[in-house]
Parts: sequence; C-alpha cells; structure tokens
Amino acid sequence: MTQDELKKAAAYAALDHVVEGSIVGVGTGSTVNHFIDALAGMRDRIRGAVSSSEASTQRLRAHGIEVFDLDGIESLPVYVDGADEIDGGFAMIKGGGGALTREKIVAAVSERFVCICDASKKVEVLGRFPLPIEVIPMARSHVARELRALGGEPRLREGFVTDNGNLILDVHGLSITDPVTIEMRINQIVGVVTNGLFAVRGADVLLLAAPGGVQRLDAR
Ligand SMILES: O=C(CO)[C@H](O)[C@H](O)COP(=O)(O)O
Repeated sequence: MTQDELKKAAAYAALDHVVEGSIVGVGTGSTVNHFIDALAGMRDRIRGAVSSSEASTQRLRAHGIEVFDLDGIESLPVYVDGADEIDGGFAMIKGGGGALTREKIVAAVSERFVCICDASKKVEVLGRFPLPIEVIPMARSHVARELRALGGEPRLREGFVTDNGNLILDVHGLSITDPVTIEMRINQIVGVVTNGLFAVRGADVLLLAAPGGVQRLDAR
C-alpha cells in the first residue's frame, strides 16, 4: 500500500468517531483531505464543521458541508486531524502545512482529539521532523536567536505566509524528550504565536494505518 492509501484508510476509520447531529472539528493536510471527502458521505447526518484552515474550509464547502465560525461555539465533541509525528504519550508535532495555530485553537475547544496517521508518523522521540513555529513577522530575528539558545536551528519557511498573516520558522535539530516543557518554554518567547508541539493537549485517540489495517490506540 502507498502512504497515501494508508492516510486514506486512517481517515475513513475516523468516521466511526463522528457524532451524528454535531459540528465536527476538522484539521488540515493531505490525510484530513481524505477525511473531508469521507465526511461528505455523511453530510446529511452532521450539522456541519469548524475548520482549521482556509484550505480545509474550501474543501468542506465544495462538498456542501456548512462551515461554522468557531467564535461562539463553546465545545465540539470531536476534532479530527493528522500529525507530522506522534510519540508514545500521544504528544505530536504538527504544522507541516502551516495551520498549527488554528489547529491548536480548534483542538482546544474539542472534547476529543482523534489523530489520523499512517504508521510512518509514529516515533519514539519527537524532533526528526522540524518543529514549526508561527511567528509575528517583526519578531523573526529575536525568536530565531532564542530558538538557537535552546539548541535548535531555525529556518524560515521561504515564501510562506500563514492564514493569520505570519511567518513560520521550522526548527531543526531538537530532540524533544520532554514535549510539555518545550511546548511551554517556546510559547514564552515574545513574538511566538504558537509552536507546533501539541503535548499539553495531545491526542486522545490515535488511528494508525499500517498495511495490516488501522489500529486504534487510546491515550492512558
Ligand atoms: O499539522 C498539519 C498541518 O498544519 C498536518 O496535520 C500535518 O502536517 C500532517 O499532514 P499530512 O496529513 O499531509 O501528512
């Protein structure tokens, strides 16, 4: 099976977690694109979606799924999203698609985070995938210096602007054995909007697709 077929298998497995009659939290990325396509098949059984990016919003609307503004919604039962890496404690690196801030906001108001991944995303220690940091443009050099002081090597994602009008620094060379501490530490750097570590609030359920099938793992 190709990696894309595995992503699709994980995405379709997430349909079992969608609560009928509800508004569904929807992430961003190629795995989530499969989820959106799958969700279209049950669009008459959900109220709609809250989206974490302009790209996902467009795809949802193209399928006739109503997209609600998150503001004013107190809680969503389920948020479905992919990850760039996920560890044994269900902490994740996200933001490969640059949507990390809105993803973290939608995840924060969701009762359950269902992570959909192909098996290549599961790692022992986070950090081989460069950690994305969304940065206010004027703070770019300051944030880069602070990240170097933490032992990382930040690189500007050239030609990329987030949906919020900010920049992304991808930080190479971090070995993240204590993701909660690193997530909180990076968030304290002035000029950082969000970092791509989802550890303080990690995934609750992992649907991990391998050639043998989709394995469901629950957070302890
Ligand atoms: O965090 C994300 C986007 O900001 C994605 O969930 C992550 O990059 C995984 O993407 P893909 O499903 O394309 O492998």
